[in-house]
Amino acid sequence: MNIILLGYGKMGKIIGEIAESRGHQILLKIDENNRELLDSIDPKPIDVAIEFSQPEAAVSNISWCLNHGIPVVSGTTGWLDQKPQMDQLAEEKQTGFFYASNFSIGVNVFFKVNEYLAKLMNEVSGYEVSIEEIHHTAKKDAPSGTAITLAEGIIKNQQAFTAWHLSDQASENGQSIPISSKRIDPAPGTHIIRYQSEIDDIEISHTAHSRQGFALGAVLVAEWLPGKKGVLTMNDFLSF
Ligand SMILES: NC(=O)C1=CN([C@@H]2O[C@H](COP(=O)(O)OP(=O)(O)OC[C@H]3O[C@@H](n4cnc5c(N)ncnc54)[C@H](OP(=O)(O)O)[C@@H]3O)[C@@H](O)[C@H]2O)C=CC1
Ligand SMILES: O=C(O)C1=N[C@H](C(=O)O)C[C@H](O)C1
Repeated sequence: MNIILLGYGKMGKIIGEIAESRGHQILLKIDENNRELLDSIDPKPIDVAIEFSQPEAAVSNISWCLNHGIPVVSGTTGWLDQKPQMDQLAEEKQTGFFYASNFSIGVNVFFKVNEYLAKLMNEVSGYEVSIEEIHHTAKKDAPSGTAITLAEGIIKNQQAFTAWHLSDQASENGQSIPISSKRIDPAPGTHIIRYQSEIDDIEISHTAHSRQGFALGAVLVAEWLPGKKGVLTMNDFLSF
């Protein structure tokens, strides 16, 4: 396949290496300094774009792809308030748009475990839930996109919650899950869910040892996406 990389930082570089090792060609690597190349490139040979840039760049990168009919896999976090517009554009253009807050297969198993635990904990009282995420100090957004997905998984399965908030900020109501964000190098990404009571604590966690799992997941999705139309998610891609 012919791939373009929108964002060529820590993630873009590993994604490029994995894609080439699987026999794909990287036609273009776009970072903040060479964005003007998008104005002159011929979109026809491009099979798929993989977008891991930064919160302020995601919408223009994804729009460029969808407006040129190029399927796009996006892992950039911190811009989700504008996702409905991108979903609408993907439907209008009948072009595949795949966003995931985390492309690691292990994290997607963890998402399911989180939802199952939340369902069980909905039936018992006396526990306080909280989420902790730990990432490297270069991370621009907080909380992590993965922590937001975990909070949404709890909200979906527990009547007591309607929202989440950063634990160092005031919560607007008592129905909100606190998320604490820690920045410690070189943490690639750790997420912990805690249910704490006076009697005992229940804790589940996922710890990434490197960025390899995120990058491989994004390449696997990029191999799967071409030919599909509209908005797709990990639930469409995974068989569990
Ligand atoms: N969904 C997932 O599984 C994962 C998501 N992420 C997310 O992916 C994103 C990227 O992470 P990471 O690679 O670590 O970050 P980096 O900061 O290492 O890389 C970001 C890259 O984006 C480039 N960039 C900045 N502006 C633009 C633009 N307008 N168009 C194209 N590229 C641009 C930067 O260019 P320059 O170098 O010139 O500044 C840099 O190459 C983050 O939002 C992160 O949260 C990360 C890991 C996993
Ligand atoms: O910025 C990162 O590094 C990561 N970002 C994603 C997120 O915000 O959840 C995924 C992963 O945890 C690494």
